[in-house]
Amino acid sequence: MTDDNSTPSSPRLEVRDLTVAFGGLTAVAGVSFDVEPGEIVALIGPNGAGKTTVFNAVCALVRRRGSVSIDGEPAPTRPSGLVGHGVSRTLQGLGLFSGLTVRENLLVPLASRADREALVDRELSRLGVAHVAHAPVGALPYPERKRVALARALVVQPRLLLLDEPAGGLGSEDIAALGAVIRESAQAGCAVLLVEHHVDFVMSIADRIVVLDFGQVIARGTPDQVRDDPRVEEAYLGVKAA
Ligand SMILES: Nc1ncnc2c1ncn2[C@@H]1O[C@H](COP(=O)(O)OP(=O)(O)OP(=O)(O)O)[C@@H](O)[C@H]1O
Repeated sequence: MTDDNSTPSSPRLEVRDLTVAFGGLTAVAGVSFDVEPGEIVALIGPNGAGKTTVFNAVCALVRRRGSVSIDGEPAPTRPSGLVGHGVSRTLQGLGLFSGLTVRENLLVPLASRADREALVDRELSRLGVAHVAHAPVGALPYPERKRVALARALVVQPRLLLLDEPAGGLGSEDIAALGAVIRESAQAGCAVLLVEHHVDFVMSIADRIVVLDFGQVIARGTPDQVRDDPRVEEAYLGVKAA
């Protein structure tokens, strides 16, 4: 309770006791974490640790137990409800319409908003893809398609941004450029949850890191705290740290 008796504000994303089972396999077991407005939280862990399953459960792409809340309200249980809660996401498969142009892809989530052309222009230039605005997405090289996918997620000005492997398949220049845009969005108040294999990128961008192994949280903290945690070394290297 605060001194003035006001209600403490809820985290932008609150995940409590999240559990996901595929048949007899419990892929995620009792995972809890928060993401606050303006914060970048990364989920890391070795292959098969459950990162993508947590991400998919938050996005309502798989059945979940436990609770997921956005600004204190229960999160939608269908992916189509995410937009109404101010949530945008990018997926590993990007999910762009390859036959549509870059510009058309960004217009899709904006429907009939009056300011849609200006919002698209802003995002195209912020992500450095204005010069390919009229090219079909399918004709673009992978790094540019990734920029378009991030632009499309950001064009709706989300309050919560969920990113699955934003650095995957990119070179250092593209990673730095996308990292700067993600950081800028967080500084503007967006809460960011990302799942990422690229540990150096995570260490450079995340405010806090949640480490998973075998579907459970084994460590959490700032990049420095996580880097020095022997349980993390053990999970990644498969050996007991000295
Ligand atoms: N649709 C599914 N059906 C059955 N098992 C699944 C399914 N999706 C994931 N799993 C299993 O759940 C566990 C966690 O997988 P998940 O993909 O979430 O891990 P991850 O940490 O994202 O791995 P990676 O880093 O390799 O992408 C693994 O044992 C995986 O085989």
